[in-house]
Amino acid sequence: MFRSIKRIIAWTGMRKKRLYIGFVYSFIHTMFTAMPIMATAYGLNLILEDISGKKPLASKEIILLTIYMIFAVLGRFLFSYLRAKTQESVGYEVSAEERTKIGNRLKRVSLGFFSNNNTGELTSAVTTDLSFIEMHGMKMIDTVVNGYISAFTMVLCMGFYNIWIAITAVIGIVLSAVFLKLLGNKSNQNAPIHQKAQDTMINATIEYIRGMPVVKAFKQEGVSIDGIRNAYKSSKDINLKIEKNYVPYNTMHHFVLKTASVCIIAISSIFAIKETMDIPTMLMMIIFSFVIFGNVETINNAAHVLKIIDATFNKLEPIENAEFIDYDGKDISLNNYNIEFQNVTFAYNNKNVLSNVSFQIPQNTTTAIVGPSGSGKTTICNLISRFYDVNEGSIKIGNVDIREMTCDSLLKNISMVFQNVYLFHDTILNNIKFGKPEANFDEIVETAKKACCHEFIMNLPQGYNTIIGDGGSTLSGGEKQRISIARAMLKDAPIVILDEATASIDPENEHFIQQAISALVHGKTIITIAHRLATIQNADQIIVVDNGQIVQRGTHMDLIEEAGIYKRFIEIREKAEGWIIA
Ligand SMILES: Nc1ncnc2c1ncn2[C@@H]1O[C@H](COP(=O)(O)OP(=O)(O)OP(=O)(O)O)[C@@H](O)[C@H]1O
Repeated sequence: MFRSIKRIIAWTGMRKKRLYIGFVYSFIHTMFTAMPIMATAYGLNLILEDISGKKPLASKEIILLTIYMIFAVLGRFLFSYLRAKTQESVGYEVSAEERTKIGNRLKRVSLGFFSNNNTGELTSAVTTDLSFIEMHGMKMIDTVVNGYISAFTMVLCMGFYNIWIAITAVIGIVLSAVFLKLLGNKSNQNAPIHQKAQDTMINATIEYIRGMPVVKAFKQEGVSIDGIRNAYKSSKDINLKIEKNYVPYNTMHHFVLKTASVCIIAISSIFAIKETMDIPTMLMMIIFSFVIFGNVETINNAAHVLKIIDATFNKLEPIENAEFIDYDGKDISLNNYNIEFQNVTFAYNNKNVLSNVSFQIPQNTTTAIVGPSGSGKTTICNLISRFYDVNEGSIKIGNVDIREMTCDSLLKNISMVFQNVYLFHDTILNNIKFGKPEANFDEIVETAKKACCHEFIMNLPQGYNTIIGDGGSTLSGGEKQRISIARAMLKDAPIVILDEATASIDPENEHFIQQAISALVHGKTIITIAHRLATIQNADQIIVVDNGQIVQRGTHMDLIEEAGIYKRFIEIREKAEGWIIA
C-alpha cells in the first residue's frame, strides 16, 4: 500500500512539495481535533472539583475554556481547508500535463505502436484510467497518509497521559494494517483483471458505435451485439467476484479496530477503578477511543483503489516510455525533393511486406504506383512519411536519409490525401487549418475555392464554422475528400502523396475532386496510388508493385508494350471505366 502511495507521490513530480506541506497541515489539523477532547477532560475535572467542594469553578476559567474550544474548532477548520487546498488540485494539474505529454509522445511513435496497443486500451489509459488517478490519487493520499498521521498524533496525545493505552492503540493500528496488507495482496491479483474487463468493455463499446450502420442493417442480431453483451456481463461478474473476495479482510480490519477501542475503554476503566487514573482522564480516553480509529477504519477502502491506481500506472508506463521514432532526428531543411528507395525491405511485425525495393522519383514529377490489392503500395507511401522505419536499406529525400530527420522536419515537406478521409470533430475552418494553423481566414477561403469546397461550405448552416460530426460523419464522401484536399493544399508542401479513391463517387463529385487534385499537385513532386486510367497514363513514371517487389517500371507507353501485370491491369481498368484505347 505504501509502495502505491510512494508511486502517487513520485507521479506528482515537482508538485510533491505541496503534498508534504499538506501532511504538515494534516498533523496540525489533528492536534486541533485533539484539543477539544483534552479541554473537555479539563473542564470535567473543574466541574468535579467544584461539586466535591475542593475548588469552586471560577467564571474566568469557563470563559477561557470556551475561548480555547472556539480557537480549537476554528484552527481545525482552517487547517482542514488549507490541507485540501494544497493537496487536492495536484491530481488534476498533473493529469492535465500527463495527457498533453502522452499526446505529444504518441505523435512521435511509430504507427506500429497503435497496432500493438489496441485503440481501446490506449483510449481507456488516457481517459478513464488517468481520470481514475486524477480523482482518487489525492483522496488516497488523504485517506492513507493523513489517516495514519491523524491516528498517530492522537496516540501521542494519549501517550502523554497513559503509555499503556497508547500501546493498546498502536497494537490495534498495527494488527489492522496486517489485514490491510492481506487485502492489498488480494487486490494486487484483482486489479489487472478488473482493468482488463474495463478495457474489453470500452473496446466492445467503441466497436459497437463504429459499426452501428452494420448493426442496424443486421437488425441488431449480429456478432457485435453479443460481443458488447458479453463484455458488460463479464465486467459485472468480475466486479461482484472482487467485492466478495474482499469481505473477510474488510470484516477483520474493522473487527480489530473495534476490539482495540473496547480494550482502551476497558483499560481506562480499570485504571480509574484502581485510582491510578482520574475520572476526567478516563472519560477523555473513552472519547479518544471513539475518534482515534475513525480515519484508519476508512483505509480499507483505499487498499483496493490503490491497487487499481498501481495497475493504471503499470499500464501507462509503456505509453510514457514508448520510443520516439525520431529520437536521434535533427531538424534538417532539404535542398531538393528527389526521393530514392535503396534496397528497402520492410515487415509489419514478422510479416514481410516489401523486399529489396529500389527506385527513384525525381522532384517535380508524378509517379503512379499500381499493383494488386495487398501488394504493398500503401506501405511504400507510409515509409516515405516515416510512419514506420525500414528494416533494411534506406529512403532518401534530397539525398538525406529520412532517419536522420525529426518527423516534424520531414513531414513539413509532405502533404497526404488518404482514401479514407478522417476529419476531426471540429469546425470546417479548423479542419482545413490543420494543414497550416497560422493561416488567416482569407487564405482558407481562397484554398477552399481552389479545392471546390467553398460553395458547399457556404450552403451549410454555419458556413466555415459548421461543426463536422465525428470522423466527418455529417458530410458526403466526396465533400470529405475535397476538404481533405483543401487541408493538404493549404499546407503547400513540395511533396504530395495521394491515395486515389477506389470507391465509386458520382460523376459530379468526381469532376470536382479531379479539379481539386489538379490544383493541389501543380508544380509538386507527386506519388499517387493510382486507380484511374487518366492518372496512370499521365504519370511521368509508373511503378508496378506485386507481392512486395517492383516488377515493372517506366512510362505508360513503355509498359503497355510489355507482357505483364501492367498490361493486364490496364485492360481490366479499361473494361471497368468503359474505355477503348485505339
Ligand atoms: N498495420 C499493418 N500491420 C500488419 N500488416 C499490415 C498492416 N498494414 C498492411 N499490412 C499488410 O501488408 C500488406 C501490404 O499492405 P498495403 O496496405 O501496403 O497494400 P496495398 O497494395 O496498399 O493494398 P490495397 O490496394 O488493398 O490498399 C498486406 O498483406 C496487408 O495485409
